[in-house]
Formats: sequence, structure tokens, C-alpha cells
Amino acid sequence: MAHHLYLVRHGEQLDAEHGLPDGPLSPRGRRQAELLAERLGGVPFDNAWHSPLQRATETAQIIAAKMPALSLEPSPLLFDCIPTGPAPETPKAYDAFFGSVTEAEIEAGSAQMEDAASEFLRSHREDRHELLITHNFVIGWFVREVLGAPDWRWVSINQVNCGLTVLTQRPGRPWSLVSHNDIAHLPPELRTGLSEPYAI
Ligand SMILES: O=C(O)[C@@H](CO)OP(=O)(O)O
Repeated sequence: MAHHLYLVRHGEQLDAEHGLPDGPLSPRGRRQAELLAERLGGVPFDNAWHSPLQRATETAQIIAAKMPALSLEPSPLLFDCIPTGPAPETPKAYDAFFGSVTEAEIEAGSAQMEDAASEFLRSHREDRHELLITHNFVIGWFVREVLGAPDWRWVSINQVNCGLTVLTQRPGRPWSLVSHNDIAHLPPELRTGLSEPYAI
């Protein structure tokens, strides 16, 4: 018996480089979602949830179009957010980043992620496969949470668009990180969303 969470960052947003808060997927983003759907084709999902933002919703809809039986719902617990603030030991390299976010954003993000942990990391008594289509920081926070890393550590746990991260829990055991940011389904030209070239 095992509970599997498949965490996916949405596909590339159109004009993301212009810093728009949200928007439709780019043609590359749509292709990333199609390839991910093919990759996930054999998984017997029980549920799928997505962030209500447009880039995540469209990604979810492309995946669902290839999986007619998939039950898909928006969840505000998967909105893009700032999951926590910095700690005294947070490397100075992140000062500028954390300096650009407000206390209110941190408070809202922390509350959201606490609720997300209660909802999505709870134990189940049967086999489950659940798909979460969400955002870079949210996925980094889930990985940090299951590994018991320091609260601020999500800040440098990053994923490409439509990269696949899998967490699994078996009864009586802690969560395992099965894969992180798996990009085998994406050719090099579709590995987008990180600030540095990512052609591994
Ligand atoms: O702005 C980003 O880098 C991330 C933060 O989570 O958002 P998104 O995954 O929506 O691109």
C-alpha cells in the first residue's frame, strides 16, 4: 500500500519574461504539457488538483484532455505563494529576493502551505495516486517539508516547467522523495523556467 503524490510545475507561460503575474501558456508550454501527459499516461490517478492561476489551469486541462477519466479540481492551496520568510542562517545570496517580498505575503503563504500539508500529506489507508499541478515555490516547499529541511530551504529547490517530482509514503514510514524535477520526457529545447541553461 502506498500514497503517491506527483507534483508538476505548470507549462511555460506566454511572455513570462515580461514579468506578468499570470497568463496563457506559450506554444512551448502547451507542448510541455502534452509530453507530460504522455509520460503520465499509465498512472491510475485517483484525483488531480491544480492551482487556479491560468498557466496551471491550462496545463491541467491539456493533461486531462489525454486522460478522460481524470477527476480535476482547482485548489487554492496550490496557488503560487511565498511559503516562508528567511531565517538567520539563510545565505546572504537570498537577501535581495526576500527583501522584495512583504510580511503579508509571507504570512499568507505560510498559512497556505500549512493547510496544504494537512490536505495533501495526510496518511491514507489505501493505494492512492494524486496529481498536483502547481508552482515552483510550492513544489520546492513540499520537497523541503518531506525531507525535514530548514523552513527557508525551498528557495533553492527549483523545477523546470512540466518537470515531474514524485513523493511516496508507505504506512508507518516517512515520505520518500522518489524523483525530483525529472525531465526525461522533455527534449532540451523544452527545459524552460530556470534562470540558467538546463540541458542535462
Ligand atoms: O515565479 C516563479 O519562479 C515561480 C514561483 O513559484 O512561479 P511559477 O512556477 O508560477 O513560474
